[in-house]
Amino acid sequence: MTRSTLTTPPPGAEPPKTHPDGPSAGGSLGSHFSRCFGCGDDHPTGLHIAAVTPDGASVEAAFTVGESHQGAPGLAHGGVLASAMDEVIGMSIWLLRKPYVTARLETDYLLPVPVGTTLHLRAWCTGIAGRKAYLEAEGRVGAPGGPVAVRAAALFIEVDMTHFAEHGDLAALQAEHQDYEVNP
Ligand SMILES: CCCCCCCCCCCC(=O)SCCNC(=O)CCNC(=O)[C@H](O)C(C)(C)COP(=O)(O)OP(=O)(O)OC[C@H]1O[C@@H](n2cnc3c(N)ncnc32)[C@H](O)[C@@H]1OP(=O)(O)O
Repeated sequence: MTRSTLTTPPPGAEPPKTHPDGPSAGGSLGSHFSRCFGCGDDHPTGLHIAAVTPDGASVEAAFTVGESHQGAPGLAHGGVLASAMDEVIGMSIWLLRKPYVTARLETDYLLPVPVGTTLHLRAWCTGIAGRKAYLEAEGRVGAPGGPVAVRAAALFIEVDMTHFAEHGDLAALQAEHQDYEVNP
């Protein structure tokens, strides 16, 4: 992975501690928002990524490139592949049950990915330092042990839920996250 210092954990960064309310090993993660481009069931042309965690700390998912994901004819759009990386990385940090957003996402494209290809995705956290989480992901062609087509490294920043309420759609947030209160 060609990765900058901005996505490399600094000395002393701690590995994340799993959250007691997170899914246990083998559990499904579910979608955080039904209209999310990455994981929402109700998004008409989204990626519909559904992930499991093999160990409570990392995530695995499969994503099949469709007609609506093309850039060059017959090939996946690079931005769509970056979205898939962003989504599984976001899912892996949501295992900690704290809200984070992407601050920086670095992507290496190693192989072209034709429409119809199933990419086997994996994401994991390499360290936490204060509000900063350092994460990596990869997408392998055809099987979990297949050749790597895309790799990513990311810096995510912890926010609080008011980030989504103030900058996003408060009603939609409250409809799908009933435990969210404006004035807790
Ligand atoms: C609803 C369901 C819930 C769950 C919701 C789950 C959703 C998951 C969806 C997938 C993830 C996404 O796509 S999220 C969508 C895409 N991302 C975004 O929209 C984020 C837009 N950016 C922002 O809102 C902001 O810039 C933040 C929150 C990232 C940072 O702002 P801030 O809170 O004011 O913090 P700030 O002081 O600027 O930065 C804190 C530290 O991080 C460093 N830092 C900040 N940005 C960067 C950067 N790009 N590259 C390097 N370093 C950076 C700073 O230097 C600083 O380091 P130091 O001085 O402390 O050393």
